[in-house]
Amino acid sequence: MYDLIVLGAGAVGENVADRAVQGGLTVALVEHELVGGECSYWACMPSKALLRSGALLRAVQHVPGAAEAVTGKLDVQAVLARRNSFTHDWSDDGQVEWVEGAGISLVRGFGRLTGTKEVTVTASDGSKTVLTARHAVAIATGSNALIPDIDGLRAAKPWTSREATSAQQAPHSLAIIGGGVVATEMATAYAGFGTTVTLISRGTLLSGLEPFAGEAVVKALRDLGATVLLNTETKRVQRNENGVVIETGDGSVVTATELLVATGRTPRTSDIGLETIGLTPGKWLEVDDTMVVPGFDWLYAVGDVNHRALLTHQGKYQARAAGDVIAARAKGALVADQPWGTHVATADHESVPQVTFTDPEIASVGLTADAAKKAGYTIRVVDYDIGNIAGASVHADDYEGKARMVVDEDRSVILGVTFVGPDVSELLQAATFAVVGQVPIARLWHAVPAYPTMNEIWLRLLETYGRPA
Ligand SMILES: Cc1cc2nc3c(=O)[nH]c(=O)nc-3n(C[C@H](O)[C@H](O)[C@H](O)COP(=O)(O)OP(=O)(O)OC[C@H]3O[C@@H](n4cnc5c(N)ncnc54)[C@H](O)[C@@H]3O)c2cc1C
Ligand SMILES: NC(=O)c1ccc[n+]([C@@H]2O[C@H](COP(=O)([O-])OP(=O)(O)OC[C@H]3O[C@@H](n4cnc5c(N)ncnc54)[C@H](O)[C@@H]3O)[C@@H](O)[C@H]2O)c1
Repeated sequence: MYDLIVLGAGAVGENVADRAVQGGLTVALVEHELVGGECSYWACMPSKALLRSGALLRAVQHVPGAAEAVTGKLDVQAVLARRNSFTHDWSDDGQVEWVEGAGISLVRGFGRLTGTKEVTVTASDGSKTVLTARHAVAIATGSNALIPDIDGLRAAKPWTSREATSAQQAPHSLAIIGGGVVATEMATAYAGFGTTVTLISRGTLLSGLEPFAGEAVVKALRDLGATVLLNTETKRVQRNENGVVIETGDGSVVTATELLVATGRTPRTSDIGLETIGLTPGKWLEVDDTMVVPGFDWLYAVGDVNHRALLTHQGKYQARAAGDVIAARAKGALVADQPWGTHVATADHESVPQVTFTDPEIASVGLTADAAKKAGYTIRVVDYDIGNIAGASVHADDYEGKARMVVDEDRSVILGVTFVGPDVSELLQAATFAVVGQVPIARLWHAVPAYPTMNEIWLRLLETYGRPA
C-alpha cells in the first residue's frame, strides 16, 4: 500500500511523485517504457538538439568576421551524434537513479486502473502486481502522435515525432503533413540537414499564434529551400519501393523518401482501465485547477493527458501543484486553491509561455490579440520591429524580427506578448513575469532594459503605447 500511485513516469509523473514524497507521502511510480517519457527521448530534448547546430550556423553567417571563419556545411552525423548524447542512446539509467535517490518506488510495467484507488501493473514477463493507494492515484500517461484518417496513411507507415527525433540518418527527402509546432520545427531541422522538405498544411502555419509568426516561418522555410504548401488537404498516401506518394486535394502529387505526420496528439487513456471507474476510455481527462478529475476525490490527471497545455514546463507546473495538494489533502492541511494559490495551476488558462524553435524563433506568452478579443477583453495592440533596436543590430546584420504586446485597456496590464526573430527565446521570461504579475504599464516604465541589448524592445513597445498619465 502506498499513499499515492502515479501512472506514467514522464517529466510530469516524476514531478508529481517528487513533490508528494517531499510532502511526506509514500509513492509508487509506474512506467512501462523509459523513465523520463516523451520529452527526454522523443520530443523536447532530441528535437532541440537537432535544431541547435543549424540555428547557430545560420546565426554566424549574419555576423561578418565570424561568417568568414565558418564556411563549411553542417556536419549532419555530428549533429545526430550530439542528439544521441542528449537521449543517452535511449537509456534511462540516469533518470532511474534520480527516482530512487528521490525516495520514489519505481514499478516497471504497464499500469491499469482496476477499481477505486487500485492499479494493476503487468510486467514484461506477464506477471501482475496489484497496487493500492491510501489517498490518491495520479494519471500522467501523456499523449501519442495522432494519425488522421487519411486514405492509405497508416499503411504507408509514416514517421511520427518519434522517428523524426530519433532518426540515425537524414532522409534524402521528407514530406510533412501538418502546420503546427512539430511540423515547422522538424521542417526547419531537416531542411538544414540538406533534406528536400515539402510541408503540406491544410491551413496556415502555427495558426494558434499571432499571424505574423507563421508568416515569418513560411518565408524562412522557403529561404532554406523547403517547399511549403498552404491551405492544402492531403487526399491519399501510398508507399512504393522508392518512398511515399502523396496526393493532395488539388490533384497534385508530392513524392518523398519519408513522410512525417505531425497533426497533433491523442491521449494515452484507451487502455488504462478507465471503464472500471465509470469513465470513458480514449478521451482527454478533464480536471479542475487542482488537477482533480470531477466526480472523484482521489483521482488526478496531470500533464498532456488533461489537454490543458501540451508542454513540458506547463505539465511540470501542474505537477508541482498536484503533488503538493495531494500531500496537503492527505495530511488534512490547509489547501490554497484560490486563483494563483499554491495548489492550483492558474497560469494554464491565460498565461502559458511557449517557444517554437523554428528559424526565426517564436516566443510567446499569454493571449494573442485574437484570443484576447474572443475572451471579451478591451485591448490595444502594440507592434514594433525588433530590427530597429540597437541591441538587435549588434546581434546580427540585417536582423529581422517583430514584437507584439496585447494590452488590457481596462486594467492597464499586459495580456500577451509575442516575439519573432533570431534568439528571442531568452527574452520570454520577462514577458511572462509581466503577464503573470499583472504589472501595471505605468510601473513597467521603471523596468529599464540595459543598452544595447535586445531587451530594449520593452522600452520601444512602451514608448509606442505611450506613458500613462
Ligand atoms: C516533437 C515534440 C517536441 C516537443 N518539444 C517541446 C518543447 O520544446 N518544449 C515543451 O515544453 N514541450 C515540448 N513538447 C511537448 C512535451 O513533449 C510534452 O508536453 C510532455 O512530454 C508531456 O509530458 P507528460 O509527462 O505529460 O507525458 P509523457 O512524456 O508522454 O510521459 C508519459 C509517460 O507515461 C508512460 N505510460 C503511459 N501509459 C502508461 C501505462 N499504462 N503504464 C505505465 N506507464 C505508462 C509513458 O511510457 C511515458 O513515459 C514536444 C512534443 C513533441 C511531440
Ligand atoms: N517547442 C515546443 O514547445 C513544442 C515543440 C513541439 C511540440 N510541442 C507540443 O506538442 C503538441 C503537438 O504538436 P503538433 O505539431 O503535433 O500539434 P499542433 O496542434 O501544434 O499542430 C497540428 C497541426 O496539424 C494540422 N492537422 C490536424 N489534423 C489534421 C488532419 N486531419 N489533416 C491535416 N492536417 C491536420 C493542424 O491544422 C495543425 O497545423 C503541441 O500541442 C505542442 O504544444 C511543443
